[in-house]
Amino acid sequence: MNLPDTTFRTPVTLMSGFLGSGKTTLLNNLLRQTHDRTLAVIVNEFGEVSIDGALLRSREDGVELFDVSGGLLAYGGDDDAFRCTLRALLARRHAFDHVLIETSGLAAPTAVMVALQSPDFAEAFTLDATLVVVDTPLLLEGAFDPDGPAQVAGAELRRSAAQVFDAQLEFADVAILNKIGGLSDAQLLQAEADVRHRAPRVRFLELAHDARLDTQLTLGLNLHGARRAAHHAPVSGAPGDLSGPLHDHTGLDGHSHGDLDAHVHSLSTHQHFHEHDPGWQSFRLTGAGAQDPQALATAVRNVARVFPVLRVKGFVTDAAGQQHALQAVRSRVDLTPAPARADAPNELVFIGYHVSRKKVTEALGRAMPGRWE
Ligand SMILES: Nc1nc2c(ncn2[C@@H]2O[C@H](COP(=O)(O)OP(=O)(O)OP(=O)(O)O)[C@@H](O)[C@H]2O)c(=O)[nH]1
Repeated sequence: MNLPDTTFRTPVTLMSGFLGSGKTTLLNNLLRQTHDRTLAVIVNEFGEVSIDGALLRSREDGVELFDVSGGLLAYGGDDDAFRCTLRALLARRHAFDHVLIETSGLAAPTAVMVALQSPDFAEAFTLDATLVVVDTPLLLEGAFDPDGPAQVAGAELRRSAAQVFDAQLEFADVAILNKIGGLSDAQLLQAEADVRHRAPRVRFLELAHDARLDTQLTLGLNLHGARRAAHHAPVSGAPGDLSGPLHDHTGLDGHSHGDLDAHVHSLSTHQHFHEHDPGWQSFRLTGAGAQDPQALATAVRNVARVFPVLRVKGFVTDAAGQQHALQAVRSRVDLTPAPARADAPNELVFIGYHVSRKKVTEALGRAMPGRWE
């Protein structure tokens, strides 16, 4: 008779990264490579509605999605939505090979790491690795420097963004430099030096071209202690020798290094980043009638230039009935065709720092013929 394996602990990969750094895009690309795995994916968004869930939901079989929107993962104590979701997973954990958690762009991974170590979950789950996705062009522009160049954003916003960014990096095992298309080797070296300077305990640095990374470099790393290895093969053959380079894309010096011991994170010796700066706010606006996506993209770009709005995402339908995903990271706006969602409203979620919903609504109202409110 086959008894259930009670010693196996399900690996959990945590993915964090500042607002708009590319977490969902990277996750989507990872999911496309993991057909041999059954994955549970927990997505947490800062806003009251989940846009990422809809972006991920187009995924194929073998993935079960748990959407935890509104708030920050694991910050709410024993009964928060994250722990409830993890308890639900616990009951069925043998149905999954791996758990992936995308935290909100304003959360540090520490709260989830602490929750995973709690007696409720420590026997069932093991942290595989904490990844942090970095918006490399923004890093190079100084967007995460507390005293960086003056932008639309004020000094307080810059300080708070830098604090969140550093808290995410501090506990990362793997930093993923994303959005690197068009950057020179010198810029990549600069970004690498910045990350190493800010977070000396990061173990590995990886370059993601268009938010793509091999699963070998992201899943099955087992960086936080032993677990029974034979239960499942590592995802797509994870590296056996972690003291060697994980990846060497370009010959740039130091995209990995082997001094693992120096990087073992001890949560108990670090201050947890539990305090959420209440200056960060989000709100959702809906628009009536068919939309002109290009005009809306221009309006959103102008809003992000004038107001302290760092992230906008949502869906709109044009006059021909085609749905579009609109995504803005600061004033860079992307429009992409989106799968139709029945009876879906035109909706945009705005995330900003001390941002006035009223002023943003008025600005959109002036720019767009239909009502946004
Ligand atoms: N050019 C470029 N754009 C990218 C890349 N990765 C992501 N993006 C774009 O950046 C925007 C934000 O990407 P997401 O994957 O939604 O970022 P996120 O980190 O999940 O965002 P939040 O969950 O809101 O914090 C989207 O418009 C993506 O298409 C990349 O490597 N290159």
